[in-house]
Amino acid sequence: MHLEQINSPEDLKKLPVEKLPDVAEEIRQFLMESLSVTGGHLASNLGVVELTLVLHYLFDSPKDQFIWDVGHQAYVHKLLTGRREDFPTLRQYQGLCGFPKRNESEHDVWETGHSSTSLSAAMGMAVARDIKGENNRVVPIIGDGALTGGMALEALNHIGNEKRDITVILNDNEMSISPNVGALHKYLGRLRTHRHYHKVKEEVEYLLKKIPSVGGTMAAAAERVKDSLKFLVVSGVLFEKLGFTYLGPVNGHNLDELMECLKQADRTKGPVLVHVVTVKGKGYLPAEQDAEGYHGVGKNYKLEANKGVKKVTTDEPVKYAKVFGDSLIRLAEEDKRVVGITPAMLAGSGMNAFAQQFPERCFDVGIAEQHATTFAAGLATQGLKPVFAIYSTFLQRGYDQLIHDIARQKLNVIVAVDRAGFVGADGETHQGVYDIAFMRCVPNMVIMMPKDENEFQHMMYTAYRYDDGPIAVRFPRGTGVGVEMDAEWQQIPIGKAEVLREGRDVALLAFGSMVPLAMKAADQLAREGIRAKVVNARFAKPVDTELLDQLCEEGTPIVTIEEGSSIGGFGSAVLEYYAEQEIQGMSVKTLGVPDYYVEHGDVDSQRREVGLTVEKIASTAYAMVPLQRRRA
Ligand SMILES: Cc1ncc(C[n+]2csc(CCOP(=O)(O)OP(=O)(O)O)c2C)c(N)n1
Ligand SMILES: CC(=O)[C@@H](O)[C@H](O)COP(=O)(O)O
Ligand SMILES: [Mg+2]
Repeated sequence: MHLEQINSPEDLKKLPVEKLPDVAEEIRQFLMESLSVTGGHLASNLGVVELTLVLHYLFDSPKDQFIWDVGHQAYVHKLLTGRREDFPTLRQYQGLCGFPKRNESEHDVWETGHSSTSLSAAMGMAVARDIKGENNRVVPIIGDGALTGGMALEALNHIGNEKRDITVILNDNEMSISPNVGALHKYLGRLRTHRHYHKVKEEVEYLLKKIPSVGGTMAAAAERVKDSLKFLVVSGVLFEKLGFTYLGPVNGHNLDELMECLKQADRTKGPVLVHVVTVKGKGYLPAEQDAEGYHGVGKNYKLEANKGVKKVTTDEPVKYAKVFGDSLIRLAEEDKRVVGITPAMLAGSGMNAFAQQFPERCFDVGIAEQHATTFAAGLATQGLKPVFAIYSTFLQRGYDQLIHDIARQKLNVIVAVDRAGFVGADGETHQGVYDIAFMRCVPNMVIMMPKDENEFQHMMYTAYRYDDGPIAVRFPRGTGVGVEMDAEWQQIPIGKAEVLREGRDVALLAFGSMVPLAMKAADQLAREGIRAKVVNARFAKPVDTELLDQLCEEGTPIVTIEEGSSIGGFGSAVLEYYAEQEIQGMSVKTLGVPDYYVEHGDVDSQRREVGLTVEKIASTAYAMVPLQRRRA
């Protein structure tokens, strides 16, 4: 077992190169066994085993800087840089991060999680290197999916123009999470399928040069033919016109070819783009055949002896993403104006069935959130009803477009904000905890969140019926609470909260996913003689001012609870309202996510860490009840 002896790239380099295939096999087996317990991004990592081995074998991390785009495919890098023994804690609370993490290792020179940042960061590092007069390599590794991100294209434009030494590795496996999309993807496909062109080219040159005397001239002529052919059809002309030397396509699972190509890249001055062709899920047939399904595997996968992981389904409550997808289908069946948009999260957003049923009204635009946001705006100007499905964390990428294009023009776009709140194992780069704050300050926005999966479908319908500008319905990752789903849709009055339980001693105003916790806290308070009113807030904008006025008249202290940033969130809206009304003495406590990044782990641990627990809600409320109201 070589892998057990490898605790650093130096250990790897001590191995004879002919041992690398064995190490690759050991790594694959390790990944499948370890991830069948912890879960994680299996297919992407199986696809970069040879690539990562060759990078660490040839180059000198951390002096040479590897920048992993998205970073979900950096497990092999972590295995080779001293973290093998931490893998049982992968993506768990206070365990190994599922993405590069600078405080984990000096080999993690750049933190990722969101796509398409590697090239910009690489350019920053290369310019800094040159200004400091250093000579290390800068090597961003970007996937074909990530390359569709606008930032990546902005960086290519800058890098190609500046001509600094950067070796861009394009890991092209034809997949994003779903099959990759777009014109760039098709272009790469042409390059991939003409791989034999490069073989023919080398053979022709070799043969011509063997012909005595005339051969040299003919080889030069052939060179010109080769260049025109290459230029015309199959070379990386797009990248070359942007100022890169294009090398490849090279088989990303052939260690010798990879070695040769990367050595050639290393000898080449200026920006180089190495087009590496890989198979997502390589080495485990089910993942090769269903790379989308095995992009991310959960803890509930069981390792089948020698066959890797197998899906095990459980009878959990319905997933919010499923309710979203079903609601989208139902709306589309009723109204031809309804179209669905996703920036590369078709499966995650529960839209596969919708895409099957309405292929002409379903748009996966690739990892292109800025474009997706304004694309939705364009559709709305023409009277269509765009349903824009986007994870809370990825909406951060389309923020200017949300303000400038959708809200400012008061366009009827339904913004379905998925993964709102803590997301668990993906951790700090993916927490959906800022959207309440960053949307609330945008004029014309309406923001709502359901207390459960049944109210979610009613909010989808409410959003569809709303036609006075953009409306956001946010919903959590994972499953609902297991309530019955109504057969008929109901329209919810905009800005109207729902009183779930009466009480005059204290009011718990819970937003969305926090309602079940508030109900349990009220039970706990009742056992202590405190009668707590529980309110399903439903709206963070506009807030239910009638209810706030009533609570003020009653003199009932308020605890607001939200799984989002306390700064600028729903609780802030309540405080702002009372401040604007110049109401003195109103007692309000806000419970939410504090002003720091909550790392990876399970959602319960993350909630516990920040005090979003039944106990904390109850104790906070208890302390606010005036002594005379506390019963013995
Ligand atoms: C800004 C942003 N949008 C969406 C995602 C979700 N996401 C994670 S990995 C991925 C696909 C990446 O495809 P590629 O770069 O080709 O990597 P591969 O998994 O194929 O190795 C997507 C869409 C993200 N991490 N960041
Ligand atoms: C790496 C990445 O950004 C995606 O794979 C993300 O982890 C998907 O999140 P969900 O598992 O919540 O769909
Ligand atoms: Mg890919």
